[in-house]
Amino acid sequence: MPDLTDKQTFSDEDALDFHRLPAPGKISMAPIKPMATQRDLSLAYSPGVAVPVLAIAADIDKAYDYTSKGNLVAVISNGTAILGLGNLGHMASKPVMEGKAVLFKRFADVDSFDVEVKTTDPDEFITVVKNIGDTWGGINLEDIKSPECFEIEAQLQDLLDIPVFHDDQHGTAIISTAGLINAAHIAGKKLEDLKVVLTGAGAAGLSSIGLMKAAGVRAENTVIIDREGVVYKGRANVDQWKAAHATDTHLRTLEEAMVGADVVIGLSAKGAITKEMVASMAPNPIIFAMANPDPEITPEDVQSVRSDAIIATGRSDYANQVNNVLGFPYIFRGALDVRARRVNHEMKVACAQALAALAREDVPDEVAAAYRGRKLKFGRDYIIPTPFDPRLIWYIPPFVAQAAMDTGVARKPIEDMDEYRTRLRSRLDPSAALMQNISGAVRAAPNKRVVFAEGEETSVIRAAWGFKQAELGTPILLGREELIRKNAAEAGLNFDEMAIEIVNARVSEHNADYTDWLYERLQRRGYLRRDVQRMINQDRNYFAAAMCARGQADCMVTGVTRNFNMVLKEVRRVLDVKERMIGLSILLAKGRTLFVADTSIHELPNAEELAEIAIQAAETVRKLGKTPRVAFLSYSTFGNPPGDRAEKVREAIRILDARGVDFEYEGEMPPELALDPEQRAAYPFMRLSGHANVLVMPAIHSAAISTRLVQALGGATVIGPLLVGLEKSVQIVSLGASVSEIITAATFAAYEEGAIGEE
Ligand SMILES: NC(=O)C1=CN([C@@H]2O[C@H](COP(=O)(O)OP(=O)(O)OC[C@H]3O[C@@H](n4cnc5c(N)ncnc54)[C@H](OP(=O)(O)O)[C@@H]3O)[C@@H](O)[C@H]2O)C=CC1
Ligand SMILES: CC(=O)C(=O)O
Ligand SMILES: [Mg+2]
Repeated sequence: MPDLTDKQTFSDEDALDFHRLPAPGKISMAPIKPMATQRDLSLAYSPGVAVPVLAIAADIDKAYDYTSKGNLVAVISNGTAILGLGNLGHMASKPVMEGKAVLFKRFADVDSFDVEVKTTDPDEFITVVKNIGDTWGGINLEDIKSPECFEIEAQLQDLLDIPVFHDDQHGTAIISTAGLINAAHIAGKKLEDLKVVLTGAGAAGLSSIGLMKAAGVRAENTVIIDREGVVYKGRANVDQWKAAHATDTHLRTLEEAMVGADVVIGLSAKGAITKEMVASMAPNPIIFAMANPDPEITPEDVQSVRSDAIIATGRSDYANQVNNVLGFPYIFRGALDVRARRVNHEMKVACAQALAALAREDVPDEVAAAYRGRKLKFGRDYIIPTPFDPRLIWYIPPFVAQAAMDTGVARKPIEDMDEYRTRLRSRLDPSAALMQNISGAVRAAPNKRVVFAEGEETSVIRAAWGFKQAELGTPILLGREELIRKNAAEAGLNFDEMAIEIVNARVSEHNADYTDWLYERLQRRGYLRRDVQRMINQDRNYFAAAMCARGQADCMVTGVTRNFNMVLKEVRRVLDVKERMIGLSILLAKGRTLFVADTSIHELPNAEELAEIAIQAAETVRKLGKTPRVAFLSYSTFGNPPGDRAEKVREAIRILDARGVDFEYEGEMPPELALDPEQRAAYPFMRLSGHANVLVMPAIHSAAISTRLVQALGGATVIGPLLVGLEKSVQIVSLGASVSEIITAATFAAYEEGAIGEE
């Protein structure tokens, strides 16, 4: 049995930092219309806004045409059943609801906001949601406890003319049923023969068992269990929703019910299932332990007693994540795209079948790469698509939309399904895909040894641990063992468990070799042996770079405690440049990925250097999986106005023309011409086939200033500058970089040594 575990890759502090920094929360709002001029203001607000107001007053459905309603979903909770943590109040549910909202955006480009309602009274809750309901294209109810959730959802769906979908019920039912269809197939069992035990007769459990029966599981072969034990026919104090699934059975406890069962579906709480129970199940048992954040039983415990089990959990850090994240984004995408009035049974069945079918299809390499480099093939460890599968966005919603159209709940049918699929593909955020591909490629061959030069820093220790836990490669911490252990302990980490190699420069067995070797390099550059000995003994960047040069490490990360130029100077004394070295920043904004060069090396590049920068940037971008289209930026547009700097750019273009390079380039031009092909009418001779994705800046100050400006004002995410072109990859983060930034830098270092270095 393969090792299914990845173990948790973060500490509590990491989770809090993630939610706190750089700004609290996980969500923000961005306008999609310009708000720059007086005219914009007049159109967006008074008086222009009066026109759509009147149109909607005359026909309420016009809100779909003139407002964001049609792509807007509310995630609404009162916090009475937050994951499996129980009733912790409406505000405590906000991180989960914000989380669902960002997943809507990330996976299906659905705009979403969370609403936490401060009441446990179902009638009051219904009144609140009913009165704000028309604002949205759909409502995702979340983490509301049973049995109240059933009445709440049913009444709201009657009151509102948009989908009201309690995700814990139906999202979970769809995913668990899809998983069960496939798991049964793999186990060689038929749905109608399966003996199914459900532990957790709540929102998720009852809906799941209901859909499983609709898919073919026989009612008499099921047993459902709550905190009191088996819900048998005739049991006292059983509500109508549980009673609907009660069976005529002599069984009274979960232990008894599990004997000989083919399937156990856990939608209850941590630890509800024991190893002994699993041991008593039928051959090839199917165990879905779906409680969050901790499952009813861990896969490790199942494996310790049953090597023939098919196991799934709700968590992302084990194989087979059976979690409603695979459902709600795509169900709502399909429902919104036909302006559905509700999500009905047929739409849910269509979604479950589509998910089950997708898992059986051949998994393209890009998907495997995106998911930890695992070879994904339909089987015991891959019964359901992974959440990062980029096919989900165009594969699933058409089935949901079609079912809505077939059953008469679509206001606006889709006319051309092929065209719809193409449109869906373009919704996937390319910037997220880039990071995914890079991490995926590194994970696929996690064989790089990355030396973290500032190994005594707490943030670096945490980053090295995160890097190791995410299976990105082998970290090495440079520093004094005692201090590293002390700082790790203060960060709440157990260094013995982490098992990360520590190298202390002063006592390293390689110290003499590095000193001899570096002295050889530097003796005619003004350095005495004792200078070199001091550098190797006392300066972590020299030692770490020497580790890379001499083969004890593949690449390095540094910069947390010392500024870029100083670090670069030190590293350059040890490592050579391959052909040319540049700084490349990645700018992620508004669904676009732009590469900006040179953001760190050439201060005032001449024409030759500009051409070299373009060549290096294009080569790197290509190796990151993109087709480069290079624009040389300037204040000047093709000679107007003339000037010294602009002339250098023109000369760079001539150099590239003469060299006959194999990528598109053009210049000199201002950013708007580079980024927006529609503005190029006056320049029909321009040679770029689309918007530019590599921006070569005329000088380092314009490069550095512009990237920081868009980061500060435009809300763009900037990664880097990445240092490209040294003989061994060295990534220099900014002073005081966060744990995530250090991990990203280490990932790029490993990527450059692998994907780029080995080509
Ligand atoms: N993987 C996924 O995608 C999803 C997972 N879940 C998880 O499912 C669980 C239940 O959520 P939800 O249905 O919304 O919550 P509910 O509060 O509606 O239901 C919880 C149910 O679990 C029962 N239960 C609680 N503890 C135990 C126990 N130790 N043994 C047996 N039954 C128990 C309760 O019994 P009683 O009725 O007697 O109180 C109740 O029937 C949570 O852990 C949640 O995180 C939920 C949705 C999606
Ligand atoms: C996944 C989810 O919705 C839950 O655990 O409640
Ligand atoms: Mg939930």
